[in-house]
Amino acid sequence: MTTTNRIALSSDHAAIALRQAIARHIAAKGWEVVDIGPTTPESTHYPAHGEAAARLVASGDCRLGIILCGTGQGIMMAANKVRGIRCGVCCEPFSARMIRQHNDANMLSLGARVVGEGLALEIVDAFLGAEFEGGRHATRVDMITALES
Ligand SMILES: O=C(CO)[C@H](O)[C@H](O)COP(=O)(O)O
Repeated sequence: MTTTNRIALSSDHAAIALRQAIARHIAAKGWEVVDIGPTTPESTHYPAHGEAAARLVASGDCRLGIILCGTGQGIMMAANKVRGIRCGVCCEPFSARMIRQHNDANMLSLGARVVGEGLALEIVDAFLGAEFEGGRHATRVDMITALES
């Protein structure tokens, strides 16, 4: 199984429509989308959804992950508790590009009550279009990883 093209998606109830729009958008660009829901609008708990997507990324089943809740903050906090996950909330494309280039982020978090669909898709494109630069940044990312032990 190759993880090169697989991307995990999850959200809570606050972000279902935006998550589904992102799923369509990135699938059209050739990503294999592993959308683990939810699909129904009942109120749910973002830590469980953040953890589920994070485990897919941490295990290597997916290369990257995109998670969403109302603000993007709570689900990001949950995902970052999973060993090996580096997830940032982004509200604009510059930060989304930089968390890949400098921080080797493997997950992006978005707030569906913060950004509209058009901006969200630009943020996603910036995140997916960037690569880790390594070099001095690798030293710093290694220091983040060391905090896990
Ligand atoms: O943004 C979030 C967490 O950071 C959640 O989506 C938000 O707290 C859910 O709120 P509610 O239960 O009122 O819909």
